[in-house]
Amino acid sequence: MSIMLKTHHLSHRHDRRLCLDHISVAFRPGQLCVIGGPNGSGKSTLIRLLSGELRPSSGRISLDGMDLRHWQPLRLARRRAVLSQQVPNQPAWPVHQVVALGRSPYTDEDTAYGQQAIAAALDQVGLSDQHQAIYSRLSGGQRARVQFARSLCQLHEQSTDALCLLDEPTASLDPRWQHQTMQCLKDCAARGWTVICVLHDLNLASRYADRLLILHDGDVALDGAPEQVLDDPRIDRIYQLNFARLRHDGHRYLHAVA
Ligand SMILES: Nc1ncnc2c1ncn2[C@@H]1O[C@H](COP(=O)(O)OP(=O)(O)OP(=O)(O)O)[C@@H](O)[C@H]1O
Repeated sequence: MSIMLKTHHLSHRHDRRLCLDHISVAFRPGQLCVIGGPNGSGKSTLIRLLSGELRPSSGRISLDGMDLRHWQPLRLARRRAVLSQQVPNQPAWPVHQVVALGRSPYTDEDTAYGQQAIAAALDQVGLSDQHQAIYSRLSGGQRARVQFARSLCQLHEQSTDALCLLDEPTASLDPRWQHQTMQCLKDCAARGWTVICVLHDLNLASRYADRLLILHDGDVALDGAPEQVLDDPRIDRIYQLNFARLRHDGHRYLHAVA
């Protein structure tokens, strides 16, 4: 399968402090790649660089072989969606209007497809019956689901080469919606999309990811199939925890024991 998104010796400094150090990784279409790692290891910085929100201090990122900086913004917005870590405090709009922000790169909000995309995204996050509810009055987890719906409807359902970048999409969700969200991302990857998702929950990663990449001190410490990564004793050192390793239903699960 061809490589779509690639970093080339990517480094980034925040206020002169090196946060990512010469990272060269390639992300394949059709894969759900989870990025893990301790707090401050550079995960959000990497997502923000991959989205084009931040410019690398050195090195570059290519999408379909072309430097990300050279992508025309509207073309990029139709190709990739980003869900950032901070859930925005949008004004007192109805939920469907917040989700419709995902259709901004298009001119079809009022067309049948635009309306259908918004309705399908709301259905995907279980909020169809709340489409008229006022966003600012929803709970934190419900708002996170609305934002997930917004990013889903930004990408055409029939697309086979979309790119989806998500920073901790499950952080405020209850267990059911954590699993629903990960299953939805897995389904997106099955359509050929490149899905890159930051998660702290290694067990969710184990259950759903095709690939697990662990950042540590701004570097790629481990990268591979989830089971292979989770079985690596370096995981315990990176998180400074002792993990018991369990197996259930063909997946590896970690349980912190000290
Ligand atoms: N806007 C900023 N200005 C200065 N330093 C920053 C900024 N954003 C991040 N950093 C620093 O860069 C490093 C990496 O931060 P980043 O947010 O990428 O980590 P992370 O792995 O996503 O962490 P977390 O798991 O806590 O979300 C940290 O040391 C952080 O203090």
